[in-house]
Amino acid sequence: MNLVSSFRVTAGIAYQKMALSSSASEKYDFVRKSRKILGAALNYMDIVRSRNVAVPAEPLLFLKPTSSYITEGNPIVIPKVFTKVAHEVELGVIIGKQCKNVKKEEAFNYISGYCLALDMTAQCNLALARQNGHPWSLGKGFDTSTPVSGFISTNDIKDPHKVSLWLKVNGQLRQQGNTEDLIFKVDDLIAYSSKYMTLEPNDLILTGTPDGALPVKAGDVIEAGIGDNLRIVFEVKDEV
Ligand SMILES: O=C([O-])CC(=O)C(=O)O
Ligand SMILES: [Mg+2]
Repeated sequence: MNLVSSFRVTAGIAYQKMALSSSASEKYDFVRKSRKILGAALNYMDIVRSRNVAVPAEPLLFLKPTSSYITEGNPIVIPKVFTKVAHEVELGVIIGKQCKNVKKEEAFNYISGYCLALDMTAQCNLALARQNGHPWSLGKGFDTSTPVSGFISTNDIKDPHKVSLWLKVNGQLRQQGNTEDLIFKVDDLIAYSSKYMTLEPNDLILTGTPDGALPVKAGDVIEAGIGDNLRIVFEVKDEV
């Protein structure tokens, strides 16, 4: 058994623990129906410190197109135009009900569930965009840049601020964090973003990544999880 298929076998078993309450057809329903993906940047103190940037005073949000989604079994494809594409493991929040100007105290009423997500990022593009004050769309929104797990119900994650995230590349631990360390919490992100745009059912909010986002190359196998309850695996390929 090669690395990928051996991960898949264990992934299948581990996955059951958190996916019991969602049927097979519900698993990727949010991916099919989602109309937008919002990402929070620099939302953990450790990444703010390691990048030597100011702590954001307000959530720093960007949009990714839904064409960037992939589900397990499909590879992450590094576009020819990029030289440095990095992994970012994140908790994704899935919106359940249309909402606008949500009060922070009411934000949890609008969540249908969660997913584990990778916010794949072309750091080569982002570095230039930051320098020049240009948009992040291409470095964040390229095809295959949003690999996701299946839907995780609010019964399986009762407190989104106690979720332990990890990511390994070829079996080596690269990222480890806990959502208790989010600078802007899930309710802050919903309240803040909904001042600007209507959140719609199945929209995804990526809550940000802890430190340790590093580039990957073709042939790498990215494995990420939530504690020992959920595990996803994605292979990296070059665009041909
Ligand atoms: O890629 C970045 O630099 C920002 C980002 O998405 C994160 O912090 O999760
Ligand atoms: Mg991110």
